[in-house]
Amino acid sequence: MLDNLSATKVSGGWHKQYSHTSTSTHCPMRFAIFLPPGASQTNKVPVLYWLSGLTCTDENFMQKAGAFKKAAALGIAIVAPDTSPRGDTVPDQDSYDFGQGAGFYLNATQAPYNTHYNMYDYVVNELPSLIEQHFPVTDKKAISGHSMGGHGALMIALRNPKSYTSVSAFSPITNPIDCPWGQKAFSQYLGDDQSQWANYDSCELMKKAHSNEFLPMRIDQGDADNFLVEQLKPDNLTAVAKQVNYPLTLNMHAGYDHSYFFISSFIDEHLSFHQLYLQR
Ligand SMILES: N[C@@H](CCC(=O)N[C@@H](CS)C(=O)NCC(=O)O)C(=O)O
Repeated sequence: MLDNLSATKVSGGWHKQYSHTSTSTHCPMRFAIFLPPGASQTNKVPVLYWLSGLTCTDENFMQKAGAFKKAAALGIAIVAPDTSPRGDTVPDQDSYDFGQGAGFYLNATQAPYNTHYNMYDYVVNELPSLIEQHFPVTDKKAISGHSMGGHGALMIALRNPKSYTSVSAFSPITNPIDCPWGQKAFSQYLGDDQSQWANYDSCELMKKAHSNEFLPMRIDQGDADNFLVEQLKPDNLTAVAKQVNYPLTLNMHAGYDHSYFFISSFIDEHLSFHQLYLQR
């Protein structure tokens, strides 16, 4: 059952927020959806799933990315889930990069996190089936995200290439097993056995990708991003892409930082990129 929390008209379409009890995360989850003008049961539209970064909720992208005008013009719905399970019963830590607001889009295997921190199942399975059941959308899906959400988008697309038509990311964590954010999260959510970590690492997954299942992949990265060198490491992923001939385009942008100012500057291009494949 979906509980409608808000409905706001924007760019001729509607921005709406919902809450529901998740069977994946065993707690109430909130998500936001933008429906472009004209979306209806007789005119279903494709969906771009957006995964946000550390500290975010369903609201950051919707309020700051400035995506509605272009999505309205192209006839694309956008769904933005929260970045983790939340609530008093959900284990948390007093840090911005682990626990609530930092689910890393994986299924935790370690207590006490394994009951609720199942964002992989939530994003890959539960949320799309809920969206397709309740809203005027087709089953055509693209996926994108920022930072931790960029990791989520790339990783989920690499693991489920048949489920998405294309994938993109802004400033993504490309190699979580080789950076402090990823190592902190994976060691606690997944435990010490690092062979398990590779299942959630885009560089490792791309090495094993089948060429007949390659997806169009676009990454945009600002060169004034404070996290670029220590955490994000896009060159690690482009090196693998070169090795295996993966169709990845990395666009570096002079002067841009890690914020939504950067995302809002290039979100139209990402929407147009996804449109090419969603409409086929
Ligand atoms: N300096 C930030 C680091 C976290 C951060 O930069 N979060 C990014 C994603 S990794 C974000 O989107 N923040 C929310 C926003 O800008 O609206 C903090 O300590 O909160």
